[in-house]
Amino acid sequence: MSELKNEACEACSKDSPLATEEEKRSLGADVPEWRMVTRNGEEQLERTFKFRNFAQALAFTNQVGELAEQEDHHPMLVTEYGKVTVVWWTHKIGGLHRNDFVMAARTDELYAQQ
Ligand SMILES: C[C@H](O)[C@H](O)[C@H]1CNC2=NC(N)=NC(=O)C2=N1
Repeated sequence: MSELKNEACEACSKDSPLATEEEKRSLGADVPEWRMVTRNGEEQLERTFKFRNFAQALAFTNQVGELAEQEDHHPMLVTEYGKVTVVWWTHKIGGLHRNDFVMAARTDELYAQQ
């Protein structure tokens, strides 16, 4: 099984399928720190990362932003003193795609390198 953190986003369109229940269970196991939430009827992956201060939180925010630009797949980012909340979902299909689990794993990898 390939490791999610080593994967890139695959091209997806508005016709791409949402992750199935089995995929969410299996892929979710690879990113156990993330919780699945539903907002406006759309399933999302969310995790809050902790830092010593705002400067570190902002630096991490920018790292995630650069990753998002590289992959053309963008999160919601809430940056506060000492923490950053990252939320991944696929806007064009209104829910979770494999790409969101890949990006969650890639986000974990960025945090592990702090
Ligand atoms: C035109 C551009 O490629 C698309 O709008 C991309 C941009 N980033 C995106 N990010 C996310 N999370 N979901 C999308 O559907 C999406 N679509």
